[in-house]
Amino acid sequence: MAAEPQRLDGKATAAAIKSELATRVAALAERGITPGLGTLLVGDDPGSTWYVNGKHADCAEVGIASIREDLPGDATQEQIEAAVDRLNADPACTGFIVQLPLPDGVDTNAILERIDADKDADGLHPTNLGRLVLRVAEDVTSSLPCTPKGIIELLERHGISLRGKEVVVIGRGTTVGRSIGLLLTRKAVNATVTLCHTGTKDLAAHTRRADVIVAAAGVPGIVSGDMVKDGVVLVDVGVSRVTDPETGKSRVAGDISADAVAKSSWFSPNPGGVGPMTRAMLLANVVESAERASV
Ligand SMILES: Nc1nc2c(c(=O)[nH]1)N[C@@H](CN(C=O)c1ccc(C(=O)N[C@@H](CCC(=O)O)C(=O)O)cc1)CN2
Repeated sequence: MAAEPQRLDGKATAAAIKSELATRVAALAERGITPGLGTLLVGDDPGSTWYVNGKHADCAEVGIASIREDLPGDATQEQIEAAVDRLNADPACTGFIVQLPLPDGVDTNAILERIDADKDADGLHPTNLGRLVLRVAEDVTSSLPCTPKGIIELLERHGISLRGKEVVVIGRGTTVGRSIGLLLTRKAVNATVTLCHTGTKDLAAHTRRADVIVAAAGVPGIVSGDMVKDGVVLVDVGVSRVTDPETGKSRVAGDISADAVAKSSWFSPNPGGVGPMTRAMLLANVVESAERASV
């Protein structure tokens, strides 16, 4: 009989990482260095507001200063670009993020490209993504995208090696799907990656071969039990808001169904898996870049 699926506990792992980071921030403080994270939020979407508030609470917890730029939902492209320029110029802000998604009609790529690549705490600036493309074997000394970095850290801290594994990624968004393959195929990790998306013809044919599935499609239950092999490792990144038919309350639903989890060896729950790791990796990026700048 197969062993019980084990939980990849993102909450506990993120808490351990935050405590390690607090020690490193204290060491920087002794040398007179205070890392500062800036956030730029446009509009009042409740999810994005919650994420940004969480980033500031995390900073306070580990001793990182934080700077906030909040703009109304009808802010123009020029006003958003001016806010990016302010964060680029602010010496107290050593790294910053633009909370995504931006409102419809905003040229997101132009905003991301305007960030000073050295202050890009999200690792989503084209220069930093380009460094990942170019440096397969060498160390990458710029910020890495937070969710992919958090997924790898979550697996490694649970003793799961990705070396030689078949990883199937579902979803091609900027923050996870398109960038995670760049991290997983680096020589230090050495996984084999298949990127699936809404244009993939036979998703199950890919997922059935996978040792690890990273589901970031935002489609509740897109990965079901008949689509996975026994012992698979499941990482659920999908975030959809659904109304629970029993309670009538809104809750987060992931991409992976319970019958798939039942066949897994390890699974990251959603919520409580990758989300807290994303938050912890943002702090790690800010601390690492302050440490790099201080030598
Ligand atoms: N500039 C960025 N924008 C966005 C990113 C990003 O990394 N950079 N990722 C997501 C949002 N996000 C952080 O910004 C994020 C998402 C989820 C969580 C989280 O901890 N989720 C909880 C559940 C929360 C709930 O109940 O709603 C969990 O998984 O346990 C943190 C951060 C898109 N935008």
